[in-house]
Amino acid sequence: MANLAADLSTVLRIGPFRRLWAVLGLASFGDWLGLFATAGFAQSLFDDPAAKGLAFAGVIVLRLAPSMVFGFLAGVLADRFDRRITMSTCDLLRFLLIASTPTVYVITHNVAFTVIWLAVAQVLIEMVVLAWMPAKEASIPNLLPHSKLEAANQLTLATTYGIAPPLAFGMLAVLERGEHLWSGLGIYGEPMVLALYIDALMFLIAAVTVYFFIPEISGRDLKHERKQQNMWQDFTDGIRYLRGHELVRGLIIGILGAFSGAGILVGVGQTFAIDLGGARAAFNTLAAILFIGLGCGIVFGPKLIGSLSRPRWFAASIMLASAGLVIDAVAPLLFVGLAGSFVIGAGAGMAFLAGITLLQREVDDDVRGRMFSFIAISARVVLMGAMVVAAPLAGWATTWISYGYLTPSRVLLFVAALLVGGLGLFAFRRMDDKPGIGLVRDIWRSVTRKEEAPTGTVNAPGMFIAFEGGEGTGKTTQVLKLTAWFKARGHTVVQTREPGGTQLGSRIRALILDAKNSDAPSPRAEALLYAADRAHHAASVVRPALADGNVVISDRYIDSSIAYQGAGRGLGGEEIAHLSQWGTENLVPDLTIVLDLDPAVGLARAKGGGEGDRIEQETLDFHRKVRETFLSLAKKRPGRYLVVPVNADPDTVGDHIRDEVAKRLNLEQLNKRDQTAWPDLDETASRPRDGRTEAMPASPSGE
Ligand SMILES: Nc1ncnc2c1ncn2[C@@H]1O[C@H](COP(=O)(O)OP(=O)(O)OP(=O)(O)O)[C@@H](O)[C@H]1O
Ligand SMILES: Cc1cn([C@H]2C[C@H](O)[C@@H](COP(=O)(O)O)O2)c(=O)[nH]c1=O
Repeated sequence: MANLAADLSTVLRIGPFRRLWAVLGLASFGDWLGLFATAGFAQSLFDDPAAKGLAFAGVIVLRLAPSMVFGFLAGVLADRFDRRITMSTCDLLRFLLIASTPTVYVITHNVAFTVIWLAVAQVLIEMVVLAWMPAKEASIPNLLPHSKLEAANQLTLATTYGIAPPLAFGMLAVLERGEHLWSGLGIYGEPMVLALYIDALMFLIAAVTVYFFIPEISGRDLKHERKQQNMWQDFTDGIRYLRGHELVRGLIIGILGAFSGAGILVGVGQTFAIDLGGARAAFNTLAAILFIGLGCGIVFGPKLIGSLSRPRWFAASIMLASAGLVIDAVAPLLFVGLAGSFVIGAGAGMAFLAGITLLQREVDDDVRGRMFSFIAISARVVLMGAMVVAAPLAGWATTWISYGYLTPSRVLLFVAALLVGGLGLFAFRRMDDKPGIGLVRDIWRSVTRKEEAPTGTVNAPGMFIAFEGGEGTGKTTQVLKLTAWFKARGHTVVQTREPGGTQLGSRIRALILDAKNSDAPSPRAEALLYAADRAHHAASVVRPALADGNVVISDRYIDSSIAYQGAGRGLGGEEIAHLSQWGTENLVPDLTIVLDLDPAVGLARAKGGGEGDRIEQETLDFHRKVRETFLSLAKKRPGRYLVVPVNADPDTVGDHIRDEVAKRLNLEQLNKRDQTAWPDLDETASRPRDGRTEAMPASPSGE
């Protein structure tokens, strides 16, 4: 929680983002208030209950239609203009359109005319929103460092789906309950009329703020930013990408599954509230709890699931939403129904956040805007579509079919649970990045912060230990000591290192570290070279050794890249981690031992009076960031890390490491050389494997 608070306060300290976030808050509040106030206003124009129901559904259908027709194209359109002008113009248009609806009624008092204008205005508003949304999504990355995007996502999603809807419901409730207080305003004081004027005002404020106070949104050079191709080609490019990318398809189907479940719940909410013995107030509470759950899922989800892989988190969240629907379907009492709604909201919120984060990582930059536009629009379509189908169906069936406890809304909720659960399973099958490891067990270990199940070793009898730390902290010294200890216990040990644990890796090492290389790699090239070394090392040395039941001890692994390239070079820890996770197919050590020492002392030891290699020549500040990153990685997963302060001689440090290793790892499960059941182990271990050798130089200088 402290990390989240720190990340949020960092992003909110960035002025332009803070102002944009305030605008998004106003716009989201206005969106929700507008939707329900317009639907309420349309209903208030009629007395007949059937006409009221149709008016509600009609408003939603009218807001849905343009998305279906123009949705995907709007992403292309919004990419072509100055985003600040697009956003402020759209907000100004929304102000005019929303304010016009009650004004027409106030001036004409003609219901037929008002209904026609309301219908036209709904379509126009939705078209405006379609252009506004991708412009907003595309602006956010330009206002923030990329490493802060996830925190920014949490903040904007929590605001849009967790905070704005309950506030809008609350505002409507206050306006309705306090009707007598504003009755002095005459027709302007009617709750829905007043709500629409307040809503319009939100968009006027948003338009002024974006235009005058966030000029940074305009900060891009359109000429250089886009490929020179026509809009139709942009559009077909987006479709082609979508069709050819299985993971993105899995993600989209999962996200839409979660939204369809939420839509059905809101749609049947009114009749379901009556089934539970409540009425309109109970419906409002169910809906508010659903959105509160959504907000909680987005805000607290990452903390709750810890290290669970994002694809697994995504699929599991959808299945959680499905479980919430089952709870609602069988709920005997209102409070059980409320609990079910909270679970649905939390599942949908976590799925949404995990899905967006995965999309940001997986979708290529040049089509990302169109993908987001497509998802945002289809989520709206599915959410509103499910509401529109479920609401009249539940109402209609209730008047004709009644089997006591088994009401139509319960049956519909059950159908929704099956649909959402099925789609969650579909997404899981497509995206699972840890085949062979039980999902429930994996979730349990992550949630309880038990030692993470490492993908690479879980089906292998071996054990993988990585040493990490800054320069000269004594890693090589301790690798040798631990290797000797394991060998003395009768285990077969593969001692290796990064970079340079293979023949190919030795060449990569020379390319990267040579301080005299006049053509030194750029930061991104450097990150890719380390990742390439690691991918080859994992596939050709570590995995086979683990599969043979050996102990693998590596001098550096993934954390070095996160610390040196992610933090030191400022390339962003997440992207760097993802690169290596992909390269190693998520091979995670059983234990990472971090040796911690003041970088000034370590550098002096490593250089030993010489100039040091290219990375050792970096500034002290660079090496301080590296040290901090190792410590913070260890702090996040105490079960899988051992931090050892290097404040004693090598033997004392070695004894401490040995004791901790014996305590933390189940060494009894390991094979021993003298076990006749594994007759080939010795031979396998001593066979030279792609350049990996136990006679690795004791220190880089031995290269
Ligand atoms: N606990 C210790 N106290 C003092 N000196 C140490 C200690 N451990 C190692 N050394 C010395 O520090 C120097 C660097 O040690 P070593 O090569 O093991 O570190 P390293 O972390 O592998 O270095 P590099 O980051 O360059 O790979 C060596 O001269 C070694 O003898
Ligand atoms: C694996 C890895 C290493 N580095 C850096 C860290 C060191 O400066 C050298 C490796 O040499 P060592 O002294 O033998 O440990 O490379 C890095 O920047 N990123 C990495 O992923």
